[in-house]
Amino acid sequence: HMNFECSVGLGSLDLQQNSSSSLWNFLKRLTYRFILFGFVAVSAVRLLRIEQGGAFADLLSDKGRNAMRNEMDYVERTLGFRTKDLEDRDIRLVSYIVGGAVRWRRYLDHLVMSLCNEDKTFRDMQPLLLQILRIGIFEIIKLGMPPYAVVDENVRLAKVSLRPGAGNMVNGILRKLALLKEKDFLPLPKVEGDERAQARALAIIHSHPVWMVRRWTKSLGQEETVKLMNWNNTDPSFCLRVNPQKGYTRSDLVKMLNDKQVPHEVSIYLDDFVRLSTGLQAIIQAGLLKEGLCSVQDESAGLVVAIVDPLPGETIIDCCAAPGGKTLFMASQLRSRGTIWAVDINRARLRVLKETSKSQNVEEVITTVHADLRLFCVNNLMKADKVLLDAPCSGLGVLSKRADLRWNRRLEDLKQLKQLQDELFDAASTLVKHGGILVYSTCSIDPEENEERVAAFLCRHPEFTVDPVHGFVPPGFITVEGFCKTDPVKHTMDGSFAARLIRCADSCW
Ligand SMILES: C[S@@+](CC[C@H](N)C(=O)[O-])C[C@H]1O[C@@H](n2cnc3c(N)ncnc32)[C@H](O)[C@@H]1O
Repeated sequence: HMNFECSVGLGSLDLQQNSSSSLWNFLKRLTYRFILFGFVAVSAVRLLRIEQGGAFADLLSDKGRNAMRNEMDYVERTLGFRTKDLEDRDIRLVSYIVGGAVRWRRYLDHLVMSLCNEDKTFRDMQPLLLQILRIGIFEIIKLGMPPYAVVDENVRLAKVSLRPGAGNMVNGILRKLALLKEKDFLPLPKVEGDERAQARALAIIHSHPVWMVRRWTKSLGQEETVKLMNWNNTDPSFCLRVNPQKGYTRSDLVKMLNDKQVPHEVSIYLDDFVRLSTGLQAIIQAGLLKEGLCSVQDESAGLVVAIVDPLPGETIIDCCAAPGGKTLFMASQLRSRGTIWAVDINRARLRVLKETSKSQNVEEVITTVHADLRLFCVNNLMKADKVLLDAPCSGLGVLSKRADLRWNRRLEDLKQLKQLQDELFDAASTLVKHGGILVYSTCSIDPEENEERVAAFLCRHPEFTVDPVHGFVPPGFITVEGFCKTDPVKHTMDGSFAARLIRCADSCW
């Protein structure tokens, strides 16, 4: 049956040359609806959308089916034909291929460029053709898929969605690549020459921006930088946090994971957390997230909450709260007693927080405030026991989870972010009562966004001192200055930073 569909598809390719375009389009739509390159076509269109600034939406989310329908409409509008609907397994493959092709973009483009006969061919390449090649190379090199199948599928897609010549080009490049891979002779640069040349080579081999490689090499050394890039390129793993406010315990979750045969490990750092490397789909389908029994939350975020140490009855201000990961965890620890003011400038993300707080049964202790923290502080006389500033940052600690982030960050962004972080830090400090606690955190591993921001803050605010985080988190995370730092390579979790500061109890400050 499948061969028949393929051969119908291939047969109709020949028609293209001899028929009028409307007849061709009609036949194309009729025929290609059924042929097999659904997931490559969907992946290619998704990659185009991402590059044009479209959402990096996850088809595996709860709204997966709706998202899939929209996705198929995009495919039809972009390619001029509709592919067959995808099964759940295909959807997972699309997400995997798209994530991989985004993450490995620099590496893949280097190979495409090296295998083109002229530089100009690469420079002038149609965007869709480039995506088809990136996907093909990713499948052959990184997924180890059989080259003949990849060549067949990607050539057909290029022919039908572009033109026969494009198919020939895909054929030539992918075949050459497969041959070079077999001989272990891929055209990759050697790590040699001066510091800049080495960084350029490493940036291609490990698919990162050159500025990141140079920055990390300076602070961490080359060996650690390579380890970090390898981590960023691994498939992300996830953690689930159970929600005791719904009466759901870690043992309940572990039992459910065992029943569904989802491989997992309980967190050795945090009581309510369980680590998963795969199987998130089963959790979504079982409705655990929707019903508020669990949330997806990295242990690094959980450690920040452990440092805030929310206690029942306290007033806490979460200054940059949305979409609410830490607010909701803190709220569950208040055991229905106390208040969290969840402030954020982003209304849509705050709405998500509010909705989730209902499903997690913690809404009674949360009040959302839509405001720029800097203005909120000017007009507000409120003082809290504890204030969390989970500052907007570069996200350099979460590159394994956010495949596209490395390409969206520029060195110049760090400068702007630093200024914003300082302003928010100053604003947040005005909300802390005498003797109260201010926690500054980021999901960055960059000292300029972390230790340096705290040092600068302490110079401006002698009324605050460092309250070392001993006793709040395990010793392996604590720096000599008493801050908490998670290291993706060492701790196999997202990179993050948190400092706990205490405001002098003396009211003369
Ligand atoms: C790192 S995210 C916070 C993540 C959140 N704490 C969590 O655990 O889910 C930073 C947040 O800061 C917010 N933000 C940025 N500038 C802000 C400002 N001037 N005032 C208030 N919130 C701001 C962003 O909208 C974003 O939601």
